[in-house]
Amino acid sequence: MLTVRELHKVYPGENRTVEAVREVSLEVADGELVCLVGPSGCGKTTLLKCLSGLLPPTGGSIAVNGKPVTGPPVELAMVFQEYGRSLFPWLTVWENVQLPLRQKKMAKTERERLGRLALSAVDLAGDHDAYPWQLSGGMQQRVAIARAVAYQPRVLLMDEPFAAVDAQTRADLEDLIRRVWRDLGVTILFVTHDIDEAVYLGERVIVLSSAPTVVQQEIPIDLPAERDQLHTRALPRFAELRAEVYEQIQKAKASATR
Ligand SMILES: Nc1ncnc2c1ncn2[C@@H]1O[C@H](COP(=O)(O)OP(=O)(O)OP(=O)(O)O)[C@@H](O)[C@H]1O
Repeated sequence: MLTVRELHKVYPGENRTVEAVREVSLEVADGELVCLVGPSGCGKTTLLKCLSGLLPPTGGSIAVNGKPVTGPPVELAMVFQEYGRSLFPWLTVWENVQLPLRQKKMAKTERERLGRLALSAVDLAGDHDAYPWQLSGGMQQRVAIARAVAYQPRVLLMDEPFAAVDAQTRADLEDLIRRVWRDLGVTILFVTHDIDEAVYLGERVIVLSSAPTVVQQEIPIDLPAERDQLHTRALPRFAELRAEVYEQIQKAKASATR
């Protein structure tokens, strides 16, 4: 579903040229949930922006569902960390969720059906008429997730979507993502700083090296498909996988400082 081949990205500048991504190749299969981790500043956001067609690569190629990416692909939705800036404050929850569906020129009845389904999936069925600024941070992020889900993307890119919410809300949102992923069969690429989160959520974890980035290691997550915060995190295998990812990130940091 997602194919990245030898992606290279340089930010040119008059006084500062940054080679953010040296050479990244990766694949995400249809219906897979893959987490991407790496040291701070290693180019995770740059990679997602190239995948979503928001930023042109300097070299290499990207394809979504077999089609080369030259602009934002229609089958893709993105959820950002900064929910406060991604929702329109002058639109209600309902209108925020409806907007991309209108742009897709979807019939009104279908739009409304998908909007209702998505908002009840994130437990916001009773908040249609609220404005984003009347909601808590976790609720706003759930609106952003509902908006992305209602759009029925084949691929969901998530860039540290839970970094700005409290730990309890974060755990709830993690479970929400696993549920949405399993119910809808959507392909998810999820960027996070949090090693535990990557292991808990992913079917596979890709560890990136420090900038200029390459893929340092891919770790399959062989935990049971049914996961829950209490039991999964207490499994000995969870601790082993966590240690493996941690070790790889330490290696990535060490190679950057050498
Ligand atoms: N618009 C830009 N212009 C110039 N350089 C940039 C730009 N955006 C990012 N960079 C540089 O590219 C490198 C990778 O940045 P990026 O934001 O992709 O990393 P990241 O892994 O997402 O970081 P973090 O984990 O801290 O969120 C950094 O050195 C950054 O300074």
